[in-house]
Amino acid sequence: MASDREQDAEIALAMATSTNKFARLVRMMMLIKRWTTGQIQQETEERLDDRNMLMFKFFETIAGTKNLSIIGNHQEESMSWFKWTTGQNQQETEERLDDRNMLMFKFFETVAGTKNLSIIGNHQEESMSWFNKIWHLSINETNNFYYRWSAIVMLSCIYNLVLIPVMIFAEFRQSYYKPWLVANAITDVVNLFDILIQSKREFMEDGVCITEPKAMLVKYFKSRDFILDLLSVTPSDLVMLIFPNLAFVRLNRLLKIHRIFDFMERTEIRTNFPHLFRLLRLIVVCFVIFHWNACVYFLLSILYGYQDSEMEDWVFSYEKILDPLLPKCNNRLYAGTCLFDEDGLDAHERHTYVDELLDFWEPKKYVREFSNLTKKYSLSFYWSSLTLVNLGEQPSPTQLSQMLFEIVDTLLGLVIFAIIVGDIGNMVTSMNLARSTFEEKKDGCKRYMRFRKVNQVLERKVVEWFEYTWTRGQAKVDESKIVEYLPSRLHGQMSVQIHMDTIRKVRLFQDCEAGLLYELVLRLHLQIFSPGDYICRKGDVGKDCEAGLLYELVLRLHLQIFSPGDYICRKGDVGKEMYIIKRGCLEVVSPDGLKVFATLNEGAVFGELSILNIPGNKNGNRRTASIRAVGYSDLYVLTKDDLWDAIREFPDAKKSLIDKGKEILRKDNLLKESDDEAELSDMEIEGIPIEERLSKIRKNLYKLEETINKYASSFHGGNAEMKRRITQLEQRYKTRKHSIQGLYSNMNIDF
Ligand SMILES: Nc1ncnc2c1ncn2[C@@H]1O[C@@H]2COP(=O)(O)O[C@H]2[C@H]1O
Repeated sequence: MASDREQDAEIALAMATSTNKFARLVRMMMLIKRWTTGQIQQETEERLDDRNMLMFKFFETIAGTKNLSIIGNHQEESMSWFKWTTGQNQQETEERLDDRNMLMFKFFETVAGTKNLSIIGNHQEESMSWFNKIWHLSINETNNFYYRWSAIVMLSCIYNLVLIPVMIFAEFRQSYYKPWLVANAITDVVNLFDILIQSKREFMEDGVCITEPKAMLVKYFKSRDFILDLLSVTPSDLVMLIFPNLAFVRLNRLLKIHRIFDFMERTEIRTNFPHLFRLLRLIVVCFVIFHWNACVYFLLSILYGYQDSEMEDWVFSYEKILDPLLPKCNNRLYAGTCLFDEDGLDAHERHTYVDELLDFWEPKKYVREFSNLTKKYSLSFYWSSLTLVNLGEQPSPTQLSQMLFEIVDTLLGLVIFAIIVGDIGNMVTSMNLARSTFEEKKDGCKRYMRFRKVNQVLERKVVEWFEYTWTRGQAKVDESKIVEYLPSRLHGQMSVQIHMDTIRKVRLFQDCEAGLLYELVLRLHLQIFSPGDYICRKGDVGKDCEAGLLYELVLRLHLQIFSPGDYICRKGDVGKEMYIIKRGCLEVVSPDGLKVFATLNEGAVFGELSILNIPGNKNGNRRTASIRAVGYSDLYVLTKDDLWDAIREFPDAKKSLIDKGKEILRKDNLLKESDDEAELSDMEIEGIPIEERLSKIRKNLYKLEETINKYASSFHGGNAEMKRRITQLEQRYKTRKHSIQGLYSNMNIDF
């Protein structure tokens, strides 16, 4: 290695002293090549111990290459984009070796302990060429790169959309022709590059993301977008070499206008400020329409000649924009130095000294002149916007084409005006939708309370509850609606993230591990899976049932808010729900509410004892205590049915829950210990009383009976029909016996 380094130093020195640019370039390339290949070899050598190094050197000699290296995980990490190359290299390496060397190669593979051995030489450089990298590139349209690239394409489209018509203004053409050409070139490069990007876009086929280069290319080439993209980059500008002022030849660039809408759609989905975005979009769309209309107006003015036009003419006229006269004095309030002294003069009789006044101001004024381009564009834009929104009076058109243009503008204006008003109306409505829905509910509730003559204390309490839910943000979203429009799997993942922390704090569920939360037994209704999702995995059921149980429970939780002093449950009531405290403080109190036994805080669970149907519970399914809210309390509620629905599929978890419940009851001396516990019916443990189960079985029996009767009657009907048809056939056979027998006599069929 030392001699290599010396050679490198020599090359570097020669390069520095060389005056010949070409020689310097060639040497520099050599140096880079040596460095890169040398580095790979050095890394390989560093990764081998002495014994393996001996083998490595030995194999280098046999293989007849100096650039042997080991490509293992190390390289894979740094080359995640091109993982495929390692496999390919190995295959190619194997192809380049004869049998004897192959044996050594395999042997060395074993010694070196890597499967990804390959020979890296010029060959790899070839296979890793830029073409290959680009060829295997695939772009997912949902990622940030594509979104940012769409933004660049959108800017280029907007540039063309705005600048193409502006070229009718002669002053603009003269002043900005070169910058315009440069900007055009940049946008054209963007458009060209976009063709490449589009051809690398992944797409979905039968729900599978296709990343195969050829397929992506074919898909793009066959699409309508490709034709539009191709037409939009056609170098129509070349016409301008002959007619430099013919800027409209670039109109084909507008064929990419659909990319603006594409970007807007993506932004609308991504943005956190959709209303603001929609407002901005409306403004941009209006601006572009007004702008084009203004340019067409000025084009008509050119056609009809505007140089000598006057104030009353329909076309543009310089007279319509006057340059303002401004006073030169910096401080006009400072009487004596600047202001005309009107002391002792009657301001109502100014006409008597107006000449004197004009003489005074004549040397003290200057004209603020606007450029012709500014005048032309601003007046045209003003005319355009006033006409399109049907506001303000304009000079009447005098020519047929002017009238036609006005008519089209008026119609277009009506549509635009309606869209603007409608869009803004919608925006305002949806911005206030949450608030107005909330107000509607609150007002409805108030009306109901007044109608039912609810006392004022309770009314006040209800109103305060509404206010609390609004300030806490609870009323701004309708959580139950979210379940309706989200696929159940995504809703499940969201619920896990939102509620899992709380449910983990619950002592009753404390031993349940997280683990494979997302690998769950799926329910029997339509679900949409994302690419890479596992539908099920080997050993799912029973393997981690407690995690599954937590998931099932989390899905069933819903939030309720209680006001201060509210009783959540009272001793002796039949238990139908259990609660988990998300926020707030509650008290376990005596039935009269005077004695406080315990205080429950965030993460505490209560109400579980009466719904678990614990065998031996002295209170049965009755509440063992009363629970009262101290302040506003946010509680997750889990109904008895939901709990039992969830735990039915997890027998181990069910047993452990009941055992924990028993422990709690035992502590409070509320458990009747009994030896004949086994006698307790399984049905009761299942959470449904026997009577209820019996009635369910009876109902199912009725249903079964009905179904059997239906099938029996259809069977009898079918049977009779069959008999009828066989009889019919027999009769026909009897009448045509001879002809049938003659027909089949050749076939030796015995009738
Ligand atoms: N001493 C106590 N300390 C804390 N919580 C209690 C106490 N006694 C009863 N509870 C809870 O209060 C709930 C009342 O309804 P349950 O009997 O269903 O379940 C009860 C327990 O969860």
